[in-house]
Amino acid sequence: MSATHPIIAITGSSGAGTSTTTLAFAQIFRQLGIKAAFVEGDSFHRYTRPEMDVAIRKAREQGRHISYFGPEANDFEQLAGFMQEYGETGTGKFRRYLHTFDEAVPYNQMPGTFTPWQELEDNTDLLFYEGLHGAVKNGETDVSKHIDFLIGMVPIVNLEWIQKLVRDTSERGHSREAVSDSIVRSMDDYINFITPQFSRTHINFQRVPLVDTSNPFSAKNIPSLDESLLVIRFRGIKNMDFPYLLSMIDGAFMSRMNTIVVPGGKMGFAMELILTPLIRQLMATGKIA
Ligand SMILES: Nc1ncnc2c1ncn2[C@@H]1O[C@H](COP(=O)(O)OP(=O)(O)OP(=O)(O)O)[C@@H](O)[C@H]1O
Ligand SMILES: O=C(CO)[C@H](O)[C@H](O)COP(=O)(O)O
Repeated sequence: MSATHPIIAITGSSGAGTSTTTLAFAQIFRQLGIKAAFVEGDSFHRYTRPEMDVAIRKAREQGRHISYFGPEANDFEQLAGFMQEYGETGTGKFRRYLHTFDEAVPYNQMPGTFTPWQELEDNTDLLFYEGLHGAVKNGETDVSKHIDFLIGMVPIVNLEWIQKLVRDTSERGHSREAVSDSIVRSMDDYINFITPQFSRTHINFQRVPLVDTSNPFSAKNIPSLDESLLVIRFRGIKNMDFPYLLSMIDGAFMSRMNTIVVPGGKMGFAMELILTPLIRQLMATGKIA
């Protein structure tokens, strides 16, 4: 935790929408005049795509599974060390995992490889992490304790799978079978390392579709925002002004004492209304609670 160099993390499974939501944060940072360092969780994968293919095959031969959700394929210690360093000094090294040709070509590299490690820009006001493991814990390693504001992006699982399937087949060049296989292979790590994080977050945003997603593996497109509701759950944040939110967001209602539901189409507006004062408070006091 750091008042001088605060860290915000948005955490979600693969396909949850953390990259998409980063745009909303970038907009808030611009409005508040905050210079943020942006880091993607995929930087901390251990393997390139070809190396991961080999690791998956080897694990399978040994009757085991390895997935992008677990510690075998991600360096949690390095991620925790990176967070600690930024919190203490505002510095740190990052790299990018290039998923697509569009991302890779400017670096003259292949998809599924990493850019070289590089230093974060100097004099940033905060660090923004988006990825799989912003609130992960494994034994002695605890990434969550270094984060000042933790947010979960968690569509219900059928929607998450549809988002992953559509994105991975249309943008990342994977077959439907390969994506289904990776979902099956990731299930143990999903339960052990991904879902527990959402009990450590300050806010979870859970998109719930209002259209039939019973067979996510046959879906051709992603239910739209207007075809969904957004369930927003708060933990440990004092003085959240729910009456204000209800008066500002048309169609919003409370489903529990700490939970507000808003129409999906209001997602961006709701995020801006909720997050802007909290980020302002984080910058002023180093805390949001
Ligand atoms: N609120 C939303 N409404 C409609 N589509 C969405 C929404 N959020 C995400 N998507 C779509 O879902 C897919 C996955 O989103 P995104 O790439 O942001 O996920 P991610 O969490 O960054 O995944 P990964 O960690 O695997 O990169 C994308 O095609 C994106 O356009
Ligand atoms: O998004 C992911 C995890 O967050 C991907 O599953 C992981 O980064 C591997 O990517 P690719 O399938 O493009 O090699």
